[in-house]
Amino acid sequence: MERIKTDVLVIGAGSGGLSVAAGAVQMGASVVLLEGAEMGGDCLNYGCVPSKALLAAARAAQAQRTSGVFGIAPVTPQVDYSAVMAHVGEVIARIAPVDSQERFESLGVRVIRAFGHFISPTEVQAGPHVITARRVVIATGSRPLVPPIRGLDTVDYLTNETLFQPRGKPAHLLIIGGGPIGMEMAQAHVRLGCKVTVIEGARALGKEDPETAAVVLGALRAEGVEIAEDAQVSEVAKTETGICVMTKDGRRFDGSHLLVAVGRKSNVENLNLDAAGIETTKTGIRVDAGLRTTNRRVYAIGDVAGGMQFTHVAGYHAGVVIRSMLFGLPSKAATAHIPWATYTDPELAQIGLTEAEARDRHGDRLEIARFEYADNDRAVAERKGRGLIKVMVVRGRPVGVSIVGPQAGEAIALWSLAISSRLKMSAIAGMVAPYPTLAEINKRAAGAYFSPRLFDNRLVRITVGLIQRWLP
Ligand SMILES: Cc1cc2nc3c(=O)[nH]c(=O)nc-3n(C[C@H](O)[C@H](O)[C@H](O)COP(=O)(O)OP(=O)(O)OC[C@H]3O[C@@H](n4cnc5c(N)ncnc54)[C@H](O)[C@@H]3O)c2cc1C
Ligand SMILES: NC(=O)c1ccc[n+]([C@@H]2O[C@H](COP(=O)([O-])OP(=O)(O)OC[C@H]3O[C@@H](n4cnc5c(N)ncnc54)[C@H](O)[C@@H]3O)[C@@H](O)[C@H]2O)c1
Repeated sequence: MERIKTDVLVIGAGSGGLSVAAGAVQMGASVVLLEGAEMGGDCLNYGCVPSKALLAAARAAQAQRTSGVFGIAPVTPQVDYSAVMAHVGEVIARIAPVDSQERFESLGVRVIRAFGHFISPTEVQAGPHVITARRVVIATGSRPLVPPIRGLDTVDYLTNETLFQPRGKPAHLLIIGGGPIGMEMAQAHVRLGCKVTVIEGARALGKEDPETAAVVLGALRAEGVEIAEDAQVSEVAKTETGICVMTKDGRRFDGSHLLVAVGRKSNVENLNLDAAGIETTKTGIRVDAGLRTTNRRVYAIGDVAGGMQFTHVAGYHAGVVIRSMLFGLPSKAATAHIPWATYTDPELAQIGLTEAEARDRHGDRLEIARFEYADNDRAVAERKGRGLIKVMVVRGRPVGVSIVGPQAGEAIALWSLAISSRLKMSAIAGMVAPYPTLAEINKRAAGAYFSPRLFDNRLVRITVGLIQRWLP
């Protein structure tokens, strides 16, 4: 048994844990990092990176199918599914060194490849090591939620942890769950030549603004994805040709493969949290506004903290706890300026309040500025003039933005700055975006906010008329 003392112990080497370890060690703290499985966690190995690599391959296939509009004869793409999966593997391998044990050891972090669990409020055991730390950060992430659906354990179903492994092309992929995983993977697979059916218990993309989500759902249906809504799955069974899924209201869907994408479960079970006096909630570890758990020396960040589950949130949490742990400064995790994006085509992006949430909270004080991609010259030139931006404005300041359209995920970043810096719409209207860019939609939305004030305003017209009479 080896005893180790350290300033900071990080449990989990995913997006959140790696950011804490890299930041803390480079600022002079001694850091021990535990990882029981793959360095890089979900995002690198089974999440963001492989899913976006697969979507990129699918986009290349779709470009071949849809080139006719540019005067280039369209062709049916010849998809080699195992070669596509090899591309996904190469992308992971290309990024992996950044998250590797070697890199973190070269920074001065002591990396231990074992699962850790608490044995007291101040000690964690990992393999043959017992680590005592001044501060502990739990960053153990989440795993796919597998619901207790009758018959599910009798079929070979896929989750995000197995979907990206090499295999032959699914002839007909059934997907339970119409959230971001379900919809991104539905579009990737339909473009790669699979039949795809999404079976969603409520509304597909139900956490998003309904107007912008409808644009994505329309696009996916037009590409051939079958999306069944209000279709709560009650049973799954093996058939002669594959798998069938039955819903509570008696619908039946047959396919060759099944992906389960119905949400996430926080990784708390293997930590022996009781030994450290750390409480949990329904969604993860209980934390206060500064991400401290019920044990004052222990923080929880990223997916395991049970809030927004995104890589950039885990990274942001890392900054919040570093400030508190290393400098003893007050530090709180805000959410109003956190954007997210779903990388379908068109992309869907959101920050702050949706239209319905803003209406609930601000009533008649809410104004909405809109602009359509159909009026953005770059989108028209690229033949991608589908989508819109809606900015929810209260007293001249944005409180939420919904965007659906090409590169919506890129466009939303500006609004994080606007909201975190409490910028007014006048600041967005005053910036200059190069022409012709998709990013111009942000400025044009701000322009749409001011247009009625400037162009349909009697007082402005009278003032301009008077000034023009007096000017030499
Ligand atoms: C298919 C898919 C696509 C996604 N796409 C995006 C996207 O495009 N953009 C985005 O922002 N987010 C995306 N996400 C979400 C993103 O992957 C997560 O929010 C992010 O990985 C969370 O980081 P984390 O550090 O909290 O946890 P993780 O990355 O899950 O890391 C946790 C690590 O802790 C380890 N661990 C667990 N228990 C222990 C223990 N007791 N001891 C030691 N180690 C332990 C695990 O092995 C794991 O490596 C996607 C997720 C999925 C599933
Ligand atoms: N682009 C991104 O940033 C991105 C991409 C993928 C995943 N993620 C992260 O991963 C998380 C998990 O994604 P997800 O899509 O698995 O979860 P989700 O919770 O967002 O969506 C799951 C969907 O499954 C449905 N569902 C649940 N049980 C069902 C049943 N029995 N039958 C039919 N439908 C059922 C729900 O109604 C819901 O719409 C996301 O919330 C997000 O944080 C992010």
